[in-house]
Amino acid sequence: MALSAAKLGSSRAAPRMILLNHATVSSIHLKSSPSSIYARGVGPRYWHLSIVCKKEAGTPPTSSISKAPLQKDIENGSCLGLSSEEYNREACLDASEQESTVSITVFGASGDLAKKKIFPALFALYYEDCLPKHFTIFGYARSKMTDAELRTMVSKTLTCRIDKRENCGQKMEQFLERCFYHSGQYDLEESLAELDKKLKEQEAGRLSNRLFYLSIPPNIFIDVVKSASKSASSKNGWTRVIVEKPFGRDTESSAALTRGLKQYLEEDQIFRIDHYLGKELVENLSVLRFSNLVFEPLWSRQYIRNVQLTFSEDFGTEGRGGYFDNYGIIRDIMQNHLLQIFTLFAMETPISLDAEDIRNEKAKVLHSMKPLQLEDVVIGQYKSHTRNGISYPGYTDDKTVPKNSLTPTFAAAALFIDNARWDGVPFLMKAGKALHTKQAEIRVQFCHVPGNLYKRCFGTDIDLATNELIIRVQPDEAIYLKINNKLPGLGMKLDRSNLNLLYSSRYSKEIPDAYERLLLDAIEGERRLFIRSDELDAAWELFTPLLKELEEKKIAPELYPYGSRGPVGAHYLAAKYNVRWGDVNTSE
Ligand SMILES: NC(=O)C1=CN([C@@H]2O[C@H](COP(=O)(O)OP(=O)(O)OC[C@H]3O[C@@H](n4cnc5c(N)ncnc54)[C@H](OP(=O)(O)O)[C@@H]3O)[C@@H](O)[C@H]2O)C=CC1
Ligand SMILES: O=C1O[C@H](COP(=O)(O)O)[C@@H](O)[C@H](O)[C@H]1O
Repeated sequence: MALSAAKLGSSRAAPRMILLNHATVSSIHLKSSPSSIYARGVGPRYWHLSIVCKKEAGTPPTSSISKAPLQKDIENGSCLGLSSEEYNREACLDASEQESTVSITVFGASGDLAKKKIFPALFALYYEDCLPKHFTIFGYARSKMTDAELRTMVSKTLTCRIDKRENCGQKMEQFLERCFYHSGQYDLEESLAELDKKLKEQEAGRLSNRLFYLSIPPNIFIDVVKSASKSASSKNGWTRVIVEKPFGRDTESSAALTRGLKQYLEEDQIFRIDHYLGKELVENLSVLRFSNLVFEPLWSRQYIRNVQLTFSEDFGTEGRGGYFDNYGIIRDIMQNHLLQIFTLFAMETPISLDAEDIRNEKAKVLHSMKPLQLEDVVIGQYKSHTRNGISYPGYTDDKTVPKNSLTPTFAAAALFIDNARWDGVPFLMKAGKALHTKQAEIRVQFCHVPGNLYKRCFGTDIDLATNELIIRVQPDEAIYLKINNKLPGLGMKLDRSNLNLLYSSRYSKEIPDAYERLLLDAIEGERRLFIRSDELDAAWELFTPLLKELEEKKIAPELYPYGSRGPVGAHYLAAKYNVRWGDVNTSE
């Protein structure tokens, strides 16, 4: 077993391996069921691995026991990744008495994302008993703050689940006691060394696993990783880094970021987050498709006319105009969130649910894409609008946005996959800010029924009679299938009805926030929902030529009023491929 001990976790450059074979190991015992990704919350959450080694020079101790959150963690780091010398010295000499600890450091703790998503998600995990027994949370930023001030700040962001309020106040107190703050510079090794000291105090000699969350602007990602690798990485456990988007703004800048990160990290230490992959209905997409016989056979050009992936927000870039103007909606939503859903939707059946098998299939989809043509894209920008006496600002009314900005706040695109399954099927994407509604959904329009016996009962518009499967990612999570049904009575009138799985009616459990799932996965070393560097490269290769062309040709976005349905150009684009946007009537 060759084990990639973290580059970050090691003060030495030499690869660290330990050969486990019949000559060195007399027996291996794996006790207790793990919290598999499909069994969260229903059993013990720890593997207990015992390796009884033969007593020979240079081999690990006779009996060593290691605990780790998941088998993957054992494989990916902790004590088994050490050379036999380190193995004895650092981790496993008396590992039977050693417990592991996880320290989570949030860089940019004073910022918006940390407050809005990261701390609340960590609390929710704590509340659900999903965090390891020994854990510590450190907020890190330049702002001056005491532990008590951080706790006050965090406490304002915490909420209890609607369905679980028992002991919530007490749990909050307990959680906050595990939160600390360190003020420091992002690029100073000394600051990170001070953090390291504080982390060690909390770790109290236990096997230390460290998760760093980069909730900071991307221009300082590398600084932090560099300083952390030198001064604050774990010496005997794993070290992982969650990286927030944007991962660059085109092929070149993304590659440069990846190169920078890989100077200090192995790919398997980098957790590139796309929080849409953590959304319940996106996670369910593969379950729906691969565990129900009725869907997978239909999942191809033979039965599917088109697929629509839509994202809309009913508010503008309020407060984030400065960031947004450098990116625009294609980079902000399409190149990542919608494209990730798209690859999950279109991929072939993976060999297994293993992260690499899934990510291999997703990457293949991206490599099979037809180049995206400018004529298959429509862009828009919202303008001010007054409704019911209330006036809504236009995008360029934001003081942080240049008055002559051409940055799109809306885009629609037609994409095609050049493979046997999807040849000729238009995948339409649409994303926009300041539209009439907040919604994200996947809509599958199936082919017309050949020689339909009932065609006379539909009138002339046969599109209205075709089946549609809708996966509503948010809000009001639902999966529904539009079918034709006979209206009860003596006549023969058909009615289009929904077979409707509305989550709030079917399940009483509150749906966890995407960040909860993703943070837990990162702690457990589960990479399935994180983006691998080759996926990222392929995603940028698809969009970079288009983005460059839009910028070089200074294509002006079509203006649309704040709160409207977006530019009409999106309808012409769909019509070019005989498609009608299914979300036009929101009740549908
Ligand atoms: N907010 C959101 O909804 C989303 C954010 N993201 C991404 O997550 C990351 C964090 O987002 P968000 O919290 O909104 O970011 P912020 O702009 O709020 O920055 C986070 C913290 O980083 C520090 N910081 C800000 N600018 C600089 C700078 N120029 N140099 C050094 N430090 C700086 C500040 O802390 P201090 O001054 O105390 O050090 C700030 O509190 C970003 O990469 C963002 O793109 C992704 C998706 C959604
Ligand atoms: O990544 C981003 O996502 C949010 C939308 O996320 P949601 O979970 O609230 O749907 C978007 O507002 C933001 O512009 C973008 O950067």
